[in-house]
Amino acid sequence: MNPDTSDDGGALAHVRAGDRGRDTIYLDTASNPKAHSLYLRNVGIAFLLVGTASLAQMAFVYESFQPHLFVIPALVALAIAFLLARVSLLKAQVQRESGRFRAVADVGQEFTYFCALDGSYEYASPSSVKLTGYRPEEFYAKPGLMAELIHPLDRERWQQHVAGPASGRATENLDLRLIHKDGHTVWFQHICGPVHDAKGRLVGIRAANIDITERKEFEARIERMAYYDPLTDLPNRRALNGEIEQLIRKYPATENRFAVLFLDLDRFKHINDSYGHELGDQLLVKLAERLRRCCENQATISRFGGDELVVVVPDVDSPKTAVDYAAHLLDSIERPFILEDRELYISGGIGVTLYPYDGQDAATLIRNADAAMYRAKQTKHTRIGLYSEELIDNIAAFVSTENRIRRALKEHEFVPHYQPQVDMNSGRIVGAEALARWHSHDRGLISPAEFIPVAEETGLIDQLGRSILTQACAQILEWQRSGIRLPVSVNISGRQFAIPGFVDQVQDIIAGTGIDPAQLELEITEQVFLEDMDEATDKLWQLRDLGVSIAIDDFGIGYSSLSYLKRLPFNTLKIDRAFTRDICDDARDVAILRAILSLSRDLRLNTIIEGVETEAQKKLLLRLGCERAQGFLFHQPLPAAELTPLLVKR
Ligand SMILES: Nc1nc2c(ncn2[C@@H]2O[C@H](COP(=O)(O)O[C@H]3[C@@H](O)[C@H](n4cnc5c(=O)[nH]c(N)nc54)O[C@@H]3COP(=O)(O)O)[C@@H](O)[C@H]2O)c(=O)[nH]1
Repeated sequence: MNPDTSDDGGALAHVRAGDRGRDTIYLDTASNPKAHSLYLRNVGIAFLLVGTASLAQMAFVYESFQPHLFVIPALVALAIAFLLARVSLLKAQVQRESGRFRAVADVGQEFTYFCALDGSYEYASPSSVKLTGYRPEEFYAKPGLMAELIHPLDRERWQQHVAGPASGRATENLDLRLIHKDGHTVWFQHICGPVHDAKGRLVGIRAANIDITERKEFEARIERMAYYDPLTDLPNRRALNGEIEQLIRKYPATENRFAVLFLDLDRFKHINDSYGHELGDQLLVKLAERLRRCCENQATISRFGGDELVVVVPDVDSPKTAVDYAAHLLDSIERPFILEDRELYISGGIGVTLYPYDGQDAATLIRNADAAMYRAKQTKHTRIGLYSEELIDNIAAFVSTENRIRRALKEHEFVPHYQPQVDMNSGRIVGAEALARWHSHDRGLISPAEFIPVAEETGLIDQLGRSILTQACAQILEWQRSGIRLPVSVNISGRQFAIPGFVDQVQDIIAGTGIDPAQLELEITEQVFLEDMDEATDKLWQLRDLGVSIAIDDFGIGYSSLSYLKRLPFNTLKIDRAFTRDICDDARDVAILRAILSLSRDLRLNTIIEGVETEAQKKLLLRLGCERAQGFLFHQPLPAAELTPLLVKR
């Protein structure tokens, strides 16, 4: 080896071939006389014979010759050895601790992980597989995997938790659901907290996730047991109270909004005694299933006691609706049940209460429904009892009227009477309004006020209205044939007008009777166009195209805007009798009438006023410029046979 010189800090060392062919390193003794270094290259040992050699000098020797051994002063060697030993001790300790941590975390039942701030997992315990179905490597490969596994229903809460103010700063504890790799739902408790470095900077999040599915299922079972009947799986009495109180909070106590039906089975004890309690239980289960199907999510059924069930029906608009619902339930339970090859029959009674009339709270509504059921069974021997007697009477009357109308329609007991309309200047009859009358075989003449509302509610108005229209057209024809031309107006109810084939119906009647359509006027109220203005406008134009006239009836007492007078094809405006009644005493009525008459004139409509009963009214109306009128002062509604002679005399 050739002698070499380094210039690091002056010539630090000289290397030359030493005795016995070995290289020797000498440190520059001129700059550092005490320093001697010997490098035995062939054995790879360097002797640094110095007492005060600097670290730079030692580093030079090490880097240049990479010796296996330094010979250095004992004190320095001791210090270095001490430092090296300390470092190695600390390293071993860290490794030991990290190993222990892993050893503990790896065997823990909970899935623990450490997640860096960028979402990457720096540690995921093997329990990830049990909780999520995913291996730790899958977590390492996919930052943020945990967020993807969270159940859709809990995702919002998870996002709030991750982004929330507490995130990364405090320890949090949440119960959440995740979707396991195999698709099933797992409930887990997520406990997480921040991890900081030695300088207090946040470096990541540590989390432990514990499977709590069993606990949650247990809690759900306990909850179900508290609110559901274990035999039928129907809500129990406690749940029923909650349901009713909830409905009371939902509906303000202003209208009839929901019904409580208390159902008690007849002689159920007899079934238990004859066939045994087990079969009795099976029957109750079947009954619950049947009622559930029957209610089709419209109502809630609860098991109140042994053989007592309570059904809560929301959105009940009338007592009749509640009674119909009760009848429907009873019909359904009276169909036979097949159990263990036996055909079993049951029946029952239902008591009905209506909120808010029959009680303001759950307990009262149920108690009164129970009382109504008991009273119906004991004293009236009927299947259904309403708590309020007044409602019972109303319903009974309603149902009886409905049945009688049906019969009367078949027996042609409805006929039109005709109330003449006169020109008040001359007293001449210029038209007539056809008004339905019921000539009942057993009750004599019945007023429309009694049957029209029932016919409207039951939909029978369509048939009834068609019958009156047909008879009125037949009468027009009869008068036509005897040389009498008299325009006749016929009332058309909103419901009748709304049926899809109404215009065709009118056309058929006109064609069938062969009348001049100009002789027919249809009176409608604003009710017909409040719901669907466009459809009503269409129909009214179709009717006008048939050649019939249209009158707007009861004008002035509705709520709609006056703009319909411009949009709809009316011929006649019929002022309601409410304005005639007090016209002589109330200047405000005069003012309103004057305005209506002027409006009607300007819109080129015919005007007729109803309800004229006195001469004074007649005079005042004539002064206001109203000529055509209808009222008891002139004529009552008359049968055609009584009106015809008056027409002949005109
Ligand atoms: N959809 C149908 N509705 C009809 C039909 N027939 C009648 N009705 C409607 O029934 C309501 C009661 O009618 P009615 O008892 O016949 O009363 C009419 C007249 O008798 C009464 N009137 C007439 N003049 C006077 C009077 O001077 N004083 C007074 N107190 N009452 C009087 O007004 C009723 C006519 O009203 P209107 O129809 O508004 O012109 C009634 O609403 C009828 O519309 C039918 O076939 N179909």
